[in-house]
Amino acid sequence: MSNIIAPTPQRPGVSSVSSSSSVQLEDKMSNVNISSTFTTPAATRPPSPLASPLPTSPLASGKHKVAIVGSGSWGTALAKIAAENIASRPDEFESEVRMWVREKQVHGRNLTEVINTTHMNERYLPDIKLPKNLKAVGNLKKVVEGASLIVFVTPHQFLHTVLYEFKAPGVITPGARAVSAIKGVEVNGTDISTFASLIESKLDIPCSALSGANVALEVAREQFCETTIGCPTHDDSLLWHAVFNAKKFQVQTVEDVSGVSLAGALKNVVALAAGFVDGMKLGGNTKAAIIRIGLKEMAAFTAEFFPGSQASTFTNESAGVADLITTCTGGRNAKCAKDFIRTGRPWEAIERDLLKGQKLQGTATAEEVYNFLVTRKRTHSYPLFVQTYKIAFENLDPEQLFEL
Ligand SMILES: NC(=O)C1=CN([C@@H]2O[C@H](COP(=O)(O)OP(=O)(O)OC[C@H]3O[C@@H](n4cnc5c(N)ncnc54)[C@H](O)[C@@H]3O)[C@@H](O)[C@H]2O)C=CC1
Ligand SMILES: O=C(CO)COP(=O)(O)O
Repeated sequence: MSNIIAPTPQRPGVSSVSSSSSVQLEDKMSNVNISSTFTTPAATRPPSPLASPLPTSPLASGKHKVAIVGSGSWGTALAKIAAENIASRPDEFESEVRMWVREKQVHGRNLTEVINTTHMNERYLPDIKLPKNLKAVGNLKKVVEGASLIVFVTPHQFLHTVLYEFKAPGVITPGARAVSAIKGVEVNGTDISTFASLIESKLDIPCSALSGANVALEVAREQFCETTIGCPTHDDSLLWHAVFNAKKFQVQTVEDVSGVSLAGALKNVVALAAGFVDGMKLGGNTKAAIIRIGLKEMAAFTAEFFPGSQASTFTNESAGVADLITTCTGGRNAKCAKDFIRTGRPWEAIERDLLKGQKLQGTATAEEVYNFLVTRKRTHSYPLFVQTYKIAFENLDPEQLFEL
């Protein structure tokens, strides 16, 4: 069952040394009691979202207009769901959904033209039919022009370039809202923040976070799954639920933007460790142990550096344990990490050969998280994150993964 939870205000998704240096935790990971360090989730659930009218649109038409910034495998899969949902609600949404496509040549034609004529994204999500009200657009500013709901779904390393384009006054509609489906974190020395909070601060609009056990191709093939959307307000949760909830893509909303964001980012580091296990030809017991230890470090890290987050996001929601399982068993990060152990090739070569234009997210996140822990002098509490980084980047013997 999909659901909406009435959110209450929470701390923004930023942790800086100035805001939390008073909490000089000396505990070892094993001593962290996750359930007691997180806040308790809201106990009440409001009536079914279907019974609630949508919050008013800031557009003159009185309808909402959705834009998708990103058209990789996940961007295209999310655009498909949004465009299908919107087509069935013509009184509340403008029917055309624009999707930003970074222009590429496919068989001598522009990718935008291929998508708009064949209604398929041959480059990143081949063989999946897309709805006709989904329009590929090459100009970034044109995509968000007049949009009231903006979905950010680029690989995380490209977000800054995109946000820079949106800085000019008048590009983003006043009163618009955003959601980030990007998995990663932003680290700046002793500061760490979520991409939702980065989008919020750069564009001055509220930003939710969408994350879950959602391998793009399976979602696009309409295999049943769930996702979690962390929202700053109840109005945001009503709108994003309306945009994305579908019979085969069940949306749960929670009042935990930071927890959802961190779960999505950190599971990519654990997925590398799981791939190392595969590369070493070890079995299910070992993989399960890595998943358990990884989940514990993910939750402890979030509790320590994003103290307004909720433990239940990790234990009860798709963004937590479910995403960790799917990524560690069938994801791109685990696949590339397995190849890394087997071949010893550089990450760039592995990404190029195995992902064919798609982007690896876990290696950059492992590096960012490690550097952050070093500057905060907290490496000793997160041994799995640290050993994973050192195997990936410092030639540490993979057997050291188990020296935790
Ligand atoms: N693919 C999946 O199964 C899932 C991905 N995600 C997350 O969604 C985000 C986007 O991932 P995908 O859609 O899979 O992307 P992808 O891995 O398929 O990457 C291809 C995308 O990157 C863009 N790109 C390549 N070079 C670029 C550049 N220099 N500047 C700007 N854009 C560039 C391409 O135009 C294309 O849109 C990531 O953070 C990922 O972790 C989340 C859930 C599932
Ligand atoms: O986030 C994902 C599934 O939820 C996809 O993970 P990968 O990037 O490892 O394929």
